[in-house]
Amino acid sequence: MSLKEISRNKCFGGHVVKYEHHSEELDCTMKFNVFLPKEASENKVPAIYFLSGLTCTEDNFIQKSGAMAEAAKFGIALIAPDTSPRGISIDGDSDSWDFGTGAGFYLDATEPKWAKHYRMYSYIVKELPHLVHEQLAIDESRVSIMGHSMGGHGALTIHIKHPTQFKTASAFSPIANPINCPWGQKAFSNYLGTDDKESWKKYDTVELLKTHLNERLNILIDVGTADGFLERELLINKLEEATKELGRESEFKIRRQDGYDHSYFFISTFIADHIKHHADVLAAKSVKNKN
Ligand SMILES: N[C@@H](CCC(=O)N[C@@H](CSC=O)C(=O)NCC(=O)O)C(=O)O
Repeated sequence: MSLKEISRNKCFGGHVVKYEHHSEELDCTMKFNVFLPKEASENKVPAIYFLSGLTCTEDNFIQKSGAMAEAAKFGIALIAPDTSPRGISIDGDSDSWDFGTGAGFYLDATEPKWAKHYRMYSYIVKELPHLVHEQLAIDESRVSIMGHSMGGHGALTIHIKHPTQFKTASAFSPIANPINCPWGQKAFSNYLGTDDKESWKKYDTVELLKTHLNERLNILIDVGTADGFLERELLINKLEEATKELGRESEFKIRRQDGYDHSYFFISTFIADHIKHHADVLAAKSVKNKN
């Protein structure tokens, strides 16, 4: 399946390109944005996938995070997918902002009503990398993943399950223990059903830490102390407790940033630290960027 370019803007010496394609996994037309640094015109470059949060499209991160300035310094590509299947209509998919459209939760639904289209896990882990790495100048041996909120949950769970494919992860304000918070319970009960709640655990960072013990992780997490979702939805304290109980504290750098909220103002403040974290792991050296 070929990618159709629908817009291109020069940015920090490279380009932000929006692509459209048919997704076999999601059975619909999808869009995503890529920042290709100028180095990509000559060589394959390392890349960071960014998974966005509830209500987002492929545009929020690219337009609001300020990440391209930082990625350009290291010659790193950024890949920003959408957050759910689009252009389809399923009864109940638009009733609330935290479920359905814009809220795919990076899982493969098993409930028949949702299972045909809501396969964001397979889309992010398999289909999108296959398309992107085949058709763009991306070095697939140097790829990592980051995300925000629902996308932070996606980035952490996908990295823990695929540490070889995605070499590291970082997250802003991730939903760390979705099986125990209202957003996660609403999504998982609808997409995965309530008969087998054990199946929910394969999409829960706290639970995955208990079962995926072989890989030593190196994950950066930032969360704002003034984040209105911190106590009820993100449950970062549950993640901290689990890392302590499992003796895995050293695998996580969890920073509570004083007075910051859940917004992209917070993300843009600390994005440079996150890009640096990924650049270190992906061995992307700082380059002089003459725009
Ligand atoms: N509409 C909601 C707020 C929704 C919201 O805050 N979405 C966040 C992600 S939340 C977790 O996944 C977001 O990134 N929004 C996009 C943006 O550009 O800010 C409400 O009314 O509270």
